[in-house]
Amino acid sequence: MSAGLELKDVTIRFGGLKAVSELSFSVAPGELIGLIGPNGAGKTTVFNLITGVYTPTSGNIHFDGVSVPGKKPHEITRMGIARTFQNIRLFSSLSVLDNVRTAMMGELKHGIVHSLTRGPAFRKQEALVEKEALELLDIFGLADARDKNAKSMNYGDQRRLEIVRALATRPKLLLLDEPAAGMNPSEKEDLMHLIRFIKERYNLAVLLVEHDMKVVMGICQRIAVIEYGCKIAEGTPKEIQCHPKVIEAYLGVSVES
Ligand SMILES: Nc1ncnc2c1ncn2[C@@H]1O[C@H](COP(=O)(O)OP(=O)(O)OP(=O)(O)O)[C@@H](O)[C@H]1O
Repeated sequence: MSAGLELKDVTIRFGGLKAVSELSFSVAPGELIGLIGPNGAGKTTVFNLITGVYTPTSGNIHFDGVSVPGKKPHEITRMGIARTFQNIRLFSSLSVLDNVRTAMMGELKHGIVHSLTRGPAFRKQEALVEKEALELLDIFGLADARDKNAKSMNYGDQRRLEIVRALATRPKLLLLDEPAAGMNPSEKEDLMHLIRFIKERYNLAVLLVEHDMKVVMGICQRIAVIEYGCKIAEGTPKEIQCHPKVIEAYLGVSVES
C-alpha cells in the first residue's frame, strides 16, 4: 500500500442513486490534484467519503496505508486529513483567533484537571497554541483581524480563515471544496499563490474541488474528472483541456473563462 491517499473502486449509493461509482484515484504526498466535474457529479460526496461523513457501499479508501472507512471524522483528522467546506463553516460568534484556537484543540495534551486548575502546564500549552495560531493568521494576512468577529469579515477573508482552521490541525492532506467560490478575480489570483505557498511550506498534499477552471488549470499538477459519479478522464491540465469526453461533459465553454 503506497503513502498518501488511495481510492480503489469506491461506490456509494443513496437509495437508487449511485452518487459515486467505482471511483479510483490517488494523491501522493506533496501532490496538488484537482477533482472536477459538472454540478452534481459527486465531488463533495467524494470529500464526505474521504473524511468519514459517509461510508462507501463498496470499495476501499486508504491513507498512508491505513483503511479509512468506518473511522469517525475526528479520527480521520488525527490521521492527517483536513478539509474546508463549500458553505463556509466558522464559529460565527467567536473571534478570528478563537476560531483557529478551537481548531487546534485536538492537539492539546492537557487533561481535565489541568484545564480546571489552569496550572503552569495548561498555561504553557495555551501560550503555545496562541503563538502558533497567530503565526498562521500572519501568513494568511489575517493577524490584524485576530479580535474581529469571524462573521464580520468579508467573504474572501472568511474563506481564508477556513483554510487556516484546516491547517491548524496540522494535516498531511488538505481537501479544499470550492475555495474560490464567491471570490473576485484578484482574490482568486491571491488564492492560487496561497495554495501553492502552503503546499510548499507545510509539505502538504492538496485535493482541490473547484469550478473555476482558471484556478484549477493554473495550479493543479494532475486532474481527475468525474461525471455522474464515474471518472471519465485523468491527466495533466493540458491533457484534460483537450480530452473529448471532458469537453463534451464539462469544459467546452468554461475553460476560456
Ligand atoms: N446524503 C445524500 N442523500 C441523497 N443523495 C445525495 C446525498 N449526498 C449527495 N447526494 C446526491 O449525490 C449526487 C452528487 O452530489 P454532490 O454534492 O457530491 O455533487 P457535486 O459534484 O459536489 O456538486 P456541486 O458541484 O453542485 O457542488 C447528487 O445527485 C446529490 O443530490
